[in-house]
Amino acid sequence: MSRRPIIAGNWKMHKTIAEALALVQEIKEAAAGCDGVEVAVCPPFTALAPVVEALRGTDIAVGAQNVHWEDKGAYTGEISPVMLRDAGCRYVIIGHSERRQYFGETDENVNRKVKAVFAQGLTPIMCVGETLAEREAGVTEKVVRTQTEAGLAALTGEQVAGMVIAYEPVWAIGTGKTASDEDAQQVISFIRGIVAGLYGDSAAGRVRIQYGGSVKPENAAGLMAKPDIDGALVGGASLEAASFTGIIRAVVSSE
Ligand SMILES: O=C[C@H](O)COP(=O)(O)O
Repeated sequence: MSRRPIIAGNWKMHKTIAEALALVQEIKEAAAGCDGVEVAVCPPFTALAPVVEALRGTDIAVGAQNVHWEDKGAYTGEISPVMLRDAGCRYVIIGHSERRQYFGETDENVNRKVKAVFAQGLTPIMCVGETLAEREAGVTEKVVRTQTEAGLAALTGEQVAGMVIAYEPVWAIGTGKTASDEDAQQVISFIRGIVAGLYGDSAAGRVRIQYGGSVKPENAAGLMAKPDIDGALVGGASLEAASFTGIIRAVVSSE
């Protein structure tokens, strides 16, 4: 089953609107012709609509970094799936470890958000991954299974097949430490097995599962050459056009 890799840049809390527009202009030029992979950028909320406008007519998709599960209501400071669709988003990152760690994101809320995003025709990028303490305690698979099963609860097989899961070991995020190609492949293959158990082989064969955690141009090709790794969720290296497009080109050439 061939799956088109997706390289998504998670800009986190970086970039003013002017900086965002300058970055996407450079990405647009440098990524032209990289048809073998899907490219997405996930700016902060304030830059979403201008970035969507700047990328109109290109194949580069835009995603948000978080969402509320209700379509509207008295939830001060929150942004709904309806608003993200209105702004022109295609993807929404849900359950990033920074949201779990700093903002109390729970598996239950991740699942609510995944369902709410699907209800608006958007595609979730659902993040799972273990901390260093959990890896050292030998419970990586247990943690990843719990997060994956809870996040995917009560979906349809077609929904799961169409979504993106990002495996991000927390200890590799922003630390410069990358999981080895083999370790990343092993956990991602394990996640695909969980999907197969829940939703069958067809969904498991189609769902795209990214790796995230200190991905750079130098390590992207090795990771992406692994059979179950379908792209990358890139943090720090997505903030500069040269490194982000370097990753895209490395992945295209490894296909
Ligand atoms: O969402 C992206 C990840 O948190 C990875 O961030 P990083 O590439 O800076 O390690």
